[in-house]
Amino acid sequence: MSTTFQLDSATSRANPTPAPMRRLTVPAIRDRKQDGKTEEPVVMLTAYTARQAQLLDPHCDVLLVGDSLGQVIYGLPSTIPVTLEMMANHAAAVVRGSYHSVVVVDMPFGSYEQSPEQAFDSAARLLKESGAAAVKLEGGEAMAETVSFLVNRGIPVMGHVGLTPQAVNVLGGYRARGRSDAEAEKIVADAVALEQAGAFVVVVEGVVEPIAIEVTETVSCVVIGIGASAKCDGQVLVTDDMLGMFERVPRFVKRYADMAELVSDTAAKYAEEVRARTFPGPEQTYQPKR
Ligand SMILES: Nc1nc(=O)c2c([nH]1)NC[C@@H]1CN(c3ccc(C(=O)N[C@@H](CCC(=O)O)C(=O)O)cc3)CN21
Ligand SMILES: CC(C)C(=O)C(=O)O
Repeated sequence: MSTTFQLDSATSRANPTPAPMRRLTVPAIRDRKQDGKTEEPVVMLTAYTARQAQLLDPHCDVLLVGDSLGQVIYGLPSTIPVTLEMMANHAAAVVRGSYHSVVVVDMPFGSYEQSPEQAFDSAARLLKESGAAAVKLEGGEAMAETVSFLVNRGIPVMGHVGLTPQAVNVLGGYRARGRSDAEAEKIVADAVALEQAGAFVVVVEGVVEPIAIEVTETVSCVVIGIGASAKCDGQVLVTDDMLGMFERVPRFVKRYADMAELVSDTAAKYAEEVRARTFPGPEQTYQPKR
């Protein structure tokens, strides 16, 4: 049997990928920043389902299976109740639906904070059950030891500082961060700690622009912004927010489409036709052979 094909773990060993291709890798993302500069910004979007992944994959470098799925898919009030099982299942769907982007999966609240060992167990389970290439976790200095523990044992880690939604109960809401000098210094120190611990990307969320720029210029690894600055090394948004699926979104979201209106208008047309008995029509109806 040829060993030149990349075998997809989700398919049979006798069924190699038809067109030999290679998914982007974590080192390829890391290498996008050279000597403190990123020529081509890193494009990241969230994905939670296989079909969503199929549609986004050709346009992205990284697909993030974010724990925002708690709010977006499950209607939960925050990301706090999200479980490892939910993350593993959605990440597996996203891996099945993509072949180009690096798939990164969020570690949910409570699955990694206790100890590096707990984090390794959780991260290993996520990668084993999904085929994703890396994990993301929230926190800076407090998580540095955990980040290096994971990286040294073969698990690439994306960090996340600034507005960290899993800390909503400590922060008291989802307000932008870095307005006071102390807060600003802490955000930079957190990003530096993650970089030194070996994180390949740091996500900076919901911070005043000068701090986002300072972080981007200070750390050598790729800095991906959300509610941060166009000067970051890359950007991420929650796909459903960008598509206009939600009526209330953070100020940092740009709605590139109005999918909510499209879905609602389409459901209205369907409902009208059902009530008028004009759907199904002849083309959607089976007739016996005669
Ligand atoms: N759909 C969605 N999009 C997100 O960006 C997102 C999630 N869900 N879930 C997890 C976290 C939570 N995030 C949020 C949620 C709300 C605001 C927000 O409404 N911010 C207000 C200010 C809030 C305040 O002043 O208290 C804003 O106007 O931007 C920001 C980030 C970001 N993440
Ligand atoms: C918004 C991004 C960065 C995220 O963490 C999520 O989707 O959960």
